[in-house]
Amino acid sequence: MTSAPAVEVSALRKAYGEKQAVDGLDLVVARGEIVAVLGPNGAGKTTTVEILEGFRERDGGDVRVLGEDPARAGRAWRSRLGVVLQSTDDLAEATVGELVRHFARFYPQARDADEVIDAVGLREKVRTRARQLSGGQRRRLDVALGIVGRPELVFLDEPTTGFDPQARRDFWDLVAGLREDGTTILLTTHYLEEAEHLADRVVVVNAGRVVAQGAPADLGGRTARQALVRWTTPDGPREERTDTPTALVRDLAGRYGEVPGLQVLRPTLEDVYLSLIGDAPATTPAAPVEPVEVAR
Ligand SMILES: Nc1ncnc2c1ncn2[C@@H]1O[C@H](COP(=O)(O)OP(=O)(O)OP(=O)(O)O)[C@@H](O)[C@H]1O
Repeated sequence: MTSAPAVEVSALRKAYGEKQAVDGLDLVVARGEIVAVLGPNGAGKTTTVEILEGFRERDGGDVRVLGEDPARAGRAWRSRLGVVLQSTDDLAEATVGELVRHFARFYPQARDADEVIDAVGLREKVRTRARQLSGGQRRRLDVALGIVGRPELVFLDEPTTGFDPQARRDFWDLVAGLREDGTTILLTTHYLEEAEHLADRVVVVNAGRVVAQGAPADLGGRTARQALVRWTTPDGPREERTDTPTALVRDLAGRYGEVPGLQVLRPTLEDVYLSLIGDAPATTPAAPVEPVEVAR
């Protein structure tokens, strides 16, 4: 096992006709890391992932995935990857059990097919044909097929689209299990909560390039940004932006005892994300992080 990154991308470019879908994208994913790629529709996420998977040719830039150039890598390389595409409709006549067992046979160190079926919550559907599954169940089957080969690196393109909330939680548990096994995961998602829950690092892509990246809590300097402290006085609501909310709260508590209407607010990941992709101002914290206990 090498300590070289699982994925190294520099200055990646890809155009479809006039449309520059990927426009100088740089990305490194360390071994064992879980990275979530966020970005609006059309940002270039799927194109990038497909290039990394070796399914799409690039126009320019350097790409290394598990040490090889996907444009030239062969079968042995592919067997070390787990790929979950946005949707697959082939093999719809086969049952869940048949498909997972069939895919497992391609890999030298495949996971146990039944364990994988259990892990994605499809035990009761093992004899159901793929075409008879609901959208969310179909997606779970895609995930099962992506991980059954015990890949070193898994690409998950919008893995939980169409999942109900419980299925999404179950999927998160599944990813936690993959993390325990040391699997490197690169996923794209439109669910900020998912990125926040799963990812060691979030990479925000807009117009074909990376516009920000960092741990979910630090993205865009979120932790460094000022908190907004709000409280109510007999003269009406008050608010103050501060780098030291604890000191301000202590001061307020000294003055008022129990501080009426006290809130300490910081920008959420969603606020930061929207500001990065240009849909909202970055400076308005929107939601309380945690209730603040005031010392008496
Ligand atoms: N096969 C194609 N032919 C022509 N244009 C394409 C093709 N695939 C993608 N595009 C265009 O390239 C841009 C990037 O698309 P891509 O699918 O990579 O974005 P994305 O970030 O994955 O979007 P989404 O969140 O909607 O999945 C878009 O403008 C899209 O319309």
